Amino acid sequence: MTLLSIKNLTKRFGGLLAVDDVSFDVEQGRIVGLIGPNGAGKTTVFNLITGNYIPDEGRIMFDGHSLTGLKTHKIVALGIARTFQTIRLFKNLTVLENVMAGCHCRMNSGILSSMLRIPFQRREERMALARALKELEFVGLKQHMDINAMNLSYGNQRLLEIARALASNPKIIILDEPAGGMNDYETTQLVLLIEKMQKRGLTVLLIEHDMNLVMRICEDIIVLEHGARIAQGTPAEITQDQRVIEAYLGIEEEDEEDEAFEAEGRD
Ligand SMILES: Nc1ncnc2c1ncn2[C@@H]1O[C@H](COP(=O)(O)OP(=O)(O)OP(=O)(O)O)[C@@H](O)[C@H]1O
Repeated sequence: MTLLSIKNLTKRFGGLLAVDDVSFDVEQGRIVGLIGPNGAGKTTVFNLITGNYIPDEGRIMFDGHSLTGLKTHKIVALGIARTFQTIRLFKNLTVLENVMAGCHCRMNSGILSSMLRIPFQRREERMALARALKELEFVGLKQHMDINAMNLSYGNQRLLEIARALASNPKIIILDEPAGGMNDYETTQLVLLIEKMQKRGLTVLLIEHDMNLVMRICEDIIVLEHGARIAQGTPAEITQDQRVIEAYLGIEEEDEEDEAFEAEGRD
């Protein structure tokens, strides 16, 4: 079943065509990668899905709903959660409080009931706490729940962002460079976590420059270049695709070679 369907999506910033007539479907329960060179339009696609940007053309359907014109909080309530390329945590809150903030979009209590602390609101708060603890346990951070979020290691801060996204009880989680800045051990833990999310029935859409991670866990990969979709397929198909090799994978190999030369002091 198709969970997320993107049709002819286009976004311009002034004269720049950041997303150019992009279409793709994400099937329910799959792990899908969106890859491409820097500036290819990947994050812009994410921002269009999550309502941070409004498309110039095209439409996005999610679980039977059109997302066109919906505000971000409505999109979250439909079951779309995301993390950001740059970590965005509440600096002065504890680990637990950060995750509880993610539960908030699912709560129905208004300001008045919050102030009066009526039983309904207290029940919602208890449920939010239970949910936050469950997600902290899921990502492996429960033992750190009382410390300030900024005192977590960088890798754990990324996991905390995932826990907060999961706390909104999404159907799909959208991860923007989740392995960015992680060491090898943290990346391996992240791979296991993403697999665990899939086992629990979640659909995962991710942007990632770490090709080992992408090829290891993504079942379907969409490749963007200059805003346009240039390929879609399994990891095996994508690694054989001549256009992808030229546009992206090949360049990366060259970059690595350059780096190796530089490291050895050659030119
Ligand atoms: N708010 C904005 N205003 C103007 N230009 C933007 C804006 N957001 C993105 N762009 C431009 O749109 C293009 C696509 O950017 P985007 O961040 O989507 O690329 P990306 O594929 O995610 O890149 P990276 O891998 O480096 O994160 C880039 O040229 C970028 O400079």
